[in-house]
Amino acid sequence: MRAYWYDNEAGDQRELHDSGREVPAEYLEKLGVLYFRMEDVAQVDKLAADRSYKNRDTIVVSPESMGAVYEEKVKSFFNEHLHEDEEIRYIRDGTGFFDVRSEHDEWVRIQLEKDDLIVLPAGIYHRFTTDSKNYIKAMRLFQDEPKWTPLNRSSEVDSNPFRKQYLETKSAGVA
Ligand SMILES: CSCCC(=O)/C(O)=C/O
Ligand SMILES: [Fe+2]
Repeated sequence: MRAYWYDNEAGDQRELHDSGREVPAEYLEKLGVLYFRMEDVAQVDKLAADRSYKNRDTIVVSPESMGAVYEEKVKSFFNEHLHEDEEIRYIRDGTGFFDVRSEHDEWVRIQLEKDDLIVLPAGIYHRFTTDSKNYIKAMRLFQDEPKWTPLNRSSEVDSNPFRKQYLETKSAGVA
């Protein structure tokens, strides 16, 4: 894992967009974003049990696995959105980026590779993209039924109770 400030330059979302300014894991924690290196699936099993996650699946995001809809799917993952649940992703192969909004609404880019596990809190605005290698395989963990419900950013979603709760816990320094 490496985290850095996104450079906001024009260009394909899959490029690095590396400003060269690093973001420490402690800052991610302040945003409520947790990161773990897990070389053993037993560690993932424990995290899942501790947080009452019952289900999981594996997604491969690549032109080979998705065919004609790949580009469309990658664009859809890159729409800024939030979820009403935590998002846990455990990278099993390949590489990609999760971008999360900072407290001042700047993008922090989180570069992930095999054995990286990330937990995004409910209510944080974020987006995902593959990188220029166009391949990532990730385990998705779900507390209940596997579902992916993104709420794209809008003034209505800004007032979503999970968004409000996230902002409250973050400003109280407990996110
Ligand atoms: C690498 S998992 C695919 C992207 C995804 O599941 C997600 O939730 C993006 O926000
Ligand atoms: Fe998401």
